[in-house]
Order: sequence, then C-alpha cells, then structure tokens
Amino acid sequence: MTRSFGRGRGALAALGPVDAEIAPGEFVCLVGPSGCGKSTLLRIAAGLLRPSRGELELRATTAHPAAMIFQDYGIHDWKTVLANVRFGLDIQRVPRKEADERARSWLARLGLTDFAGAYPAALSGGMRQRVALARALAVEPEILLMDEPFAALDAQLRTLLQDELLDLTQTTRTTTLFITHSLEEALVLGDRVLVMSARPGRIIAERRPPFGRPRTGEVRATPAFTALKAELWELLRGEVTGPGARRAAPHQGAEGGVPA
Ligand SMILES: Nc1ncnc2c1ncn2[C@@H]1O[C@H](COP(=O)(O)OP(=O)(O)OP(=O)(O)O)[C@@H](O)[C@H]1O
Repeated sequence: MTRSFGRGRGALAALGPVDAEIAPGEFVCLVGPSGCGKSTLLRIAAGLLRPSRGELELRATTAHPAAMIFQDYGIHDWKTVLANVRFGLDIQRVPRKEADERARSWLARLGLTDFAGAYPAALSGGMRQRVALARALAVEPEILLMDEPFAALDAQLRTLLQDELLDLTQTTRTTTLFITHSLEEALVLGDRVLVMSARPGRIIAERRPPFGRPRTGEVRATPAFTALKAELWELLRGEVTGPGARRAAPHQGAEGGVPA
C-alpha cells in the first residue's frame, strides 16, 4: 500500500510501499522519523484516508471496529468527563442507564470517579489523557489506534500511563496499533515493534521484545531491554540523520545518546 498527496510533479510520496499484517489481539508499535508517514498509515487504518495504491483489509465483526486516541486528547471541553466517556456509547445508541454504568466503570478503572461531573478544563494533562483512554476503551473497540497518545505528558506521567495501558490492554486483548517516537514506550508496550524509514515510510525492521505476557513496566530495567533499545536506535539513527532524513536529529537522551 502507498499514499501520496497532491498530483503530478508536485505530488508528495508520504508512505510506502508498506505491507504488514496485524494479528487479532496483537499490540503493534510503529516508530519512525518525523514526517515518515506514521499518522498517514494510522489514518488509513481508521478509514479516514484511502491508500493511493493497494488496500488495507480490516477483519472485524462490527461496522465501526476502531477507536482512535490522539496526542491532543480529542475530548470535548464542553462535555463533562462522564459525558465524554459516554460519547461513543451514545453514538452506538447504547441505552442511557447501561451507557452510564459502563462509562462510570471505566472512569473507576482509570482513577477518575471523583471527576465524573467535572469539565476537562479543570483536569491536568494526564487526567485528560485518561479520559480519552476511558472514552476509547468504553466502546470496547475491536481495534485501538493510538497516535502518540502520551507525547504531551511529562516523563513520570508517561511512564505511569504506559503501565496503566499495559495493564488494561493485557486484560482486554484489544488489537492495537500504537504510534510513538519513543523506543522505550514501544518496547514496553509492544508485542511487535515496526521501525519505519524516512519518508516515504517503509518498514525497515521488525522486532519482538522478548518479554512475556502479562508483563509490567519492570521490563524497563532488564539488560535485554537496554540492548534492544540500543539496537533499534542504531537503525533509526540512520533514518533520522541519513541522506533521506528531512529534519535534524532528535534531542539525544542522557543514556549514551539513545533517546527515550
Ligand atoms: N493532508 C495532507 N496533505 C498534504 N501532505 C500531507 C497531508 N498529510 C500528511 N502530509 C505529508 O505527508 C508526510 C507524512 O506525514 P505524517 O503526518 O503521516 O508523518 P508522521 O510520521 O506521522 O510525522 P510526525 O512523526 O512528525 O507526526 C509529511 O511530509 C506530511 O507533510
């Protein structure tokens, strides 16, 4: 599958060719340099965009199997927290009482019970992202599509939400495609990590982090984790700084130049 934008000489090859398959229940993380087409791929998976060539096949049992979560939360400021979480259920015409119960139970799982009646403006970034998570999970989607959902959060909160997401998705076994710039995030969460080239993004490597399920954030402290992170950064570095790269190298972390 490929995707380009515009026509003729001015056309921009944004993505591909990409050929990938995700198994039911699998959690796949996609990492790649800025502008390589990750969001484009996710938008195609969500049915918001068509491929220019090729196709994407979704095997699902419902008409609207996917729920999406973005970096900027995508929640409605004029609705209460409860109404935000109930939103997808209202669209699915789930009866009000059942929708309220399901929404409240997800709020409880994400530690938001006391904020059911609050408006998002009163919440911190981490809490807003929890609302977005609760809203996406409340509809019990067959497929969860996440576009850098934790990128706007500070490092501690990000770690906390990664651990919560690990816990939640290991219970629900929802098929998930998760975009991130963070190799650490990809290795903690993913059954499989796909590394993309600079634009037009192709899949240049695939790794299965060797951590069983259910796993916890403790895998971060293992030598296997550090080794795999370094290996993937070597691959990615070539794409970020190589001839195909469109932008400068990302900020380098304190750990021997390997970014989070
Ligand atoms: N609607 C559009 N019209 C024109 N160009 C687009 C459109 N959407 C994306 N692009 C271009 O396609 C390329 C891939 O964009 P995309 O947002 O998919 O990359 P990305 O890997 O998600 O980037 P980042 O990591 O910076 O968010 C970029 O060069 C972008 O400018």
